[in-house]
Amino acid sequence: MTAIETSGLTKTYGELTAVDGLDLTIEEGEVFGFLGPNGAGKSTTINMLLDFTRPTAGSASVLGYDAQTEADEISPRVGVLPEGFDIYPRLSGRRHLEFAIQTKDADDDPDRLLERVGLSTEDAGRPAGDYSKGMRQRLATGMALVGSPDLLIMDEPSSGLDPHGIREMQELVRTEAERGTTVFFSSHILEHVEAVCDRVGVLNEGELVAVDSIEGLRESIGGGATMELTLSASATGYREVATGIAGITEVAVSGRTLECTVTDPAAKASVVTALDDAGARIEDMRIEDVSLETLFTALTNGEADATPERQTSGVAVESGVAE
Ligand SMILES: Nc1ncnc2c1ncn2[C@@H]1O[C@H](COP(=O)(O)OP(=O)(O)OP(=O)(O)O)[C@@H](O)[C@H]1O
Repeated sequence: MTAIETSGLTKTYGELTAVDGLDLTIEEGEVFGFLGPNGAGKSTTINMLLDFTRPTAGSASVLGYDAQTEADEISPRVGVLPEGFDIYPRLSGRRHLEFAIQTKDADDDPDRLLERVGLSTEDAGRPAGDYSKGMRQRLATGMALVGSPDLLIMDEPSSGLDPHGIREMQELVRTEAERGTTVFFSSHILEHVEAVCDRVGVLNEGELVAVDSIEGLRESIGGGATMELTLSASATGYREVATGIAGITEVAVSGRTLECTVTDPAAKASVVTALDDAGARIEDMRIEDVSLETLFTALTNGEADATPERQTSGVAVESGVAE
C-alpha cells in the first residue's frame, strides 16, 4: 500500500497557485524529503494531506484513505509535527505529552518520549512558555511520536534546532524508519534531508520539479564539474588539447591555469592524459563538483545557497559530491 498518493493536487488562493497539479507517490516505510524554498507550497501540501486545507482540485490519499472524506481514519495513525507549533505557555512539557497521550488514547510512557526527544525531566516540569525554540520543537516532536504512528509528517523539523539537535532529529527519523514508520518531512535545507531520506521531491512555485533518490540526483549531476589545472608553464599552448576532448565543453586559460567545464566524468581522466601526452606538466588540479545544493539552486531558480565543495590535491583527485 502507498502511504501517500496525490493526483493533480492543486490549491489556489485567488490568483496565486500555491500547489499546482501535484502527482506524488510515497511507499510505506519510505523516508521522503519534501524540499523547496520558502513559499514553494510545502506546508499547503501537508495541510491538504491532513485535511486542514481543502484542495481546489485533485485528490490525495493517506494510508489508503481519502484525505478529505476519510480524514477521521487517518488522524489516529499519523503523527504530525506542524510548522510553528503552538504551545500552552502555562502547561509543563510533561502535561503537553500527557495531554497528547490522552487525546490519542495511547499508552506511551511520557518519560520514554522525553528521553527520545532529548528533553530532561527537569525541563519537562517547567512551563512550556519558558522553553527555547529548539525545546519547543523537541516537545512537538515528542507529541508527534505519541501512539507510534504509521506515518510521521514533519514540517521543517530542524527549525530552531542547533547542530546537535539536528543530528538527534535525524537519528530519531532513522529509528522511526527502522520501526517501519513512513516519514514525510519538509525542509528548505537540503543537507537536513540528505542524511536520512530514501528519496526527495523538490517543489518550486507549487510544482514538483524533481523526484529521485539521493543517488539518482547525484548521478544526474555527476557529470557536471569544473576542473582547474595548474601547469608548470604557460597554459596558452594547451587550450586546443583540452578543447578537443569529448565531454569538455569550455576551456578558459589564465596564466598557467586551464579551467575546463566537464560534462562527462570520463573526460576528467582524458584531459589529464592528453595534456601529459602533449608534454604539459600538471602541478596541481582542483575539481569542483556540482553539489546537491547547486542542483537544488538550479531547480529552484537560485533561491537556495549554492555551496559547491572544492577538493584540492595533486593530480590524483577523485570526483565527489559535497557532503
Ligand atoms: N491561507 C493562505 N492564504 C493565501 N495565501 C496562502 C495561504 N497559505 C499559503 N499561502 C501562499 O501559498 C504559497 C505557498 O505557501 P506555503 O506555506 O505552502 O509554502 P512553504 O513551502 O511551506 O514555505 P515555507 O518554507 O516558508 O514554510 C505562498 O505564496 C503563501 O503565501
